Amino acid sequence: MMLTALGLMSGTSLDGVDVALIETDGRQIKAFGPSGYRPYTEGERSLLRQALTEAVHLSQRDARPGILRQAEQAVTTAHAEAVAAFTAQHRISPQEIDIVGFHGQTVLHRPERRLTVQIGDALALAKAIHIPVMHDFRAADVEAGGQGAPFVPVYHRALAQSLNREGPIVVVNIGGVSNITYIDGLDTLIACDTGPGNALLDDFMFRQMHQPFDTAGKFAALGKPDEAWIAQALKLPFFSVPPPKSLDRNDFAGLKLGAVAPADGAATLTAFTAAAIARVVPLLPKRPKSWIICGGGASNLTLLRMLRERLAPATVEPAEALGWAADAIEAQAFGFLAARGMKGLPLSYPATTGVPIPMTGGIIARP
Ligand SMILES: Nc1ncnc2c1ncn2[C@@H]1O[C@H](COP(=O)(O)OP(=O)(O)OP(=O)(O)O)[C@@H](O)[C@H]1O
Ligand SMILES: CC(=O)N[C@H]1[C@@H]2OC[C@@H](O2)[C@@H](O)[C@@H]1O[C@H](C)C(=O)O
Repeated sequence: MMLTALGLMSGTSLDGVDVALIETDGRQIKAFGPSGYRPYTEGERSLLRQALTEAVHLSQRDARPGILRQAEQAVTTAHAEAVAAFTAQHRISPQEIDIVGFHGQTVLHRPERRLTVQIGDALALAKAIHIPVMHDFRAADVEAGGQGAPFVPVYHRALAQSLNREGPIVVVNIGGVSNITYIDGLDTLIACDTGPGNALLDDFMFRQMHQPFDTAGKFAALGKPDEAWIAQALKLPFFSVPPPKSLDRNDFAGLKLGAVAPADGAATLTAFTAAAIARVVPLLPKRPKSWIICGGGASNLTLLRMLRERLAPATVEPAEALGWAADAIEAQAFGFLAARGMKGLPLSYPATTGVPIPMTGGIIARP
């Protein structure tokens, strides 16, 4: 049975809520609907930044001490507003949507402690939008000993199937953190986080230039990467661990650049993201033939250039070039995952998250 699913994603970049409609049976994509975006206000962003700082002390995924309660309410309200604006703009009634896939906002990810925390009140959201809401996608995986991330690989596989292209293909999502899905034919699906995405660069741009990000990578294009710094950073144990593996947004926040010219700093952090993605190649079964880049990082032209340099002779294409809606892919993915969850299909596999057996997941909150 085909379902109309609305996916909602608030990623580690803390930039806003992505919304996308998709029609799917959880296996194939029948049709893409429209997509939308509701940016966080400056106030909401700073609240989320504080929530991330406080969340490091959490030991239970349901606890909301201190500012986390307020941050959770802000996340829920922003998502309810995002859905209301989206359905009004596209004249869609709640009855037309079978399920909402609500990722929430990750504030802490510590799979080694069997802990991953996404804030957002699914029941309050379901009541506000009058649609059943699936949430807590990562919980069952982490409880079973998996990494709890990445979860978009099953959706990347569905997208890649429509390409009819010779593998191996890698789909890269460059959000706050970067993650890859390696697809070779119908049977091979391998995934992991690779290292930083935009988060280190965004935080640097915020501190140094009072800008939320480096638009189109123009600032980094003015600088020169410090290759010795990058080589040193790549010696961290995470980079030599084979997939599956995952990261918390702030796992590399302790890396310091020292006193560098701002443009050189931006160039170094951009090149670090590219180098960390390329570092995964020797950990994969075969050399990928083509790389498809999605997520906000696909809009960073300096990052794309650096990826091409480091991944040659493989091809590197932004997802938009294939007609995929690069910025909506994660939201579509959580709509797709909600449809899979409704049908009890696996969301994660031993080779995508390290879970012992293929695992379904998600919990439904009804209005
Ligand atoms: N025009 C642009 N030029 C350069 N970078 C951009 C542009 N637009 C977005 N970005 C980058 O992409 C980021 C947002 O990416 P995206 O929305 O994929 O992240 P996310 O969904 O929060 O992350 P995650 O995949 O980690 O959950 C921004 O913070 C910024 O760094
Ligand atoms: C715990 C968590 O929220 N992880 C995110 C984060 O952002 C990118 C990367 O790290 C990925 O592992 C994951 O998001 C995507 C949507 C995923 O689960 O596939």
